[in-house]
Amino acid sequence: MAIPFFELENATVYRGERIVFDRINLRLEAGTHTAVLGPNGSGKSTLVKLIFRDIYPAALPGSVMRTFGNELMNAWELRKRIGLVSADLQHRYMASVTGRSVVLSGFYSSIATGGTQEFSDEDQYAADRALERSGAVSLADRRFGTLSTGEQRRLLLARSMVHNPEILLLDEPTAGLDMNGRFAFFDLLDGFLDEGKSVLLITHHIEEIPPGIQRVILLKSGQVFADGSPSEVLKPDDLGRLFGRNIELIERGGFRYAVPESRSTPA
Ligand SMILES: Nc1ncnc2c1ncn2[C@@H]1O[C@H](COP(=O)(O)OP(=O)(O)OP(=O)(O)O)[C@@H](O)[C@H]1O
Repeated sequence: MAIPFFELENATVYRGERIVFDRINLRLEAGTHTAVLGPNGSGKSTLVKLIFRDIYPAALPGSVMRTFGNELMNAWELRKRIGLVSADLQHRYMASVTGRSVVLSGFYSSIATGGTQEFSDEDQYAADRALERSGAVSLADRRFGTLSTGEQRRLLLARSMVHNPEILLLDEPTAGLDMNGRFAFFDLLDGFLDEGKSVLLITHHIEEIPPGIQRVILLKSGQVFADGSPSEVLKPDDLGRLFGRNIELIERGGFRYAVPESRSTPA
């Protein structure tokens, strides 16, 4: 049986006064590339925060959260094992840091380099390789604050892979990327999938779920609305109910595109 890297059992999660997850059960397994798809407010960011132990479920009887099999886990240890790309992370970097520092900071799961941090030749080589793979070599000496959103995102992708984590958690990774950036990202993702890394992709967009994804979880109002293979789950009826409108799906090259039902067939 595949090993779960994250489990929630009967977990109730509050954000402020609001219950976001109400006795939810969820297992995310290493070795299965998974996408979590849901509309605004469905609980995706809350899930990411739980995985990174920025927040915890309410301490209720029978409520359990485990990461890599542990109920307790040092957050820094955990961050070494999961590479993250997210807009939140992007906003936390200072404008003055260089692209190379952003990538190297991945070794310490920090948002800055300096202090007692040391980088071996091997680390520098890994940073070069990650910069190459994410098409960001020319950004290595640029200041983060002078880069476009898409350029910053490329550096975060390099950062997420530099320390060779087991899991890549990609939270809306293509937000702000132009078409070339998105296509380059899909190529990169194919590489991750082939290398045996486990990818957890969080998205609002059906068309961002690449063919290599094996499991799709639909989240709706803090509940698992559907869970299965892409062909089981990504169906017009279920997606229509998830997003609250009728849609049609167009499939091409392993990707699926949603179009409003009335627009899919010309009159
Ligand atoms: N700090 C907070 N205090 C109160 N409610 C919150 C807080 N953060 C989130 N929520 C609520 O929790 C629910 C889930 O929010 P979450 O950010 O996890 O959704 P999401 O699926 O990531 O949405 P989006 O796609 O818009 O980013 C929403 O109803 C939101 O209003």
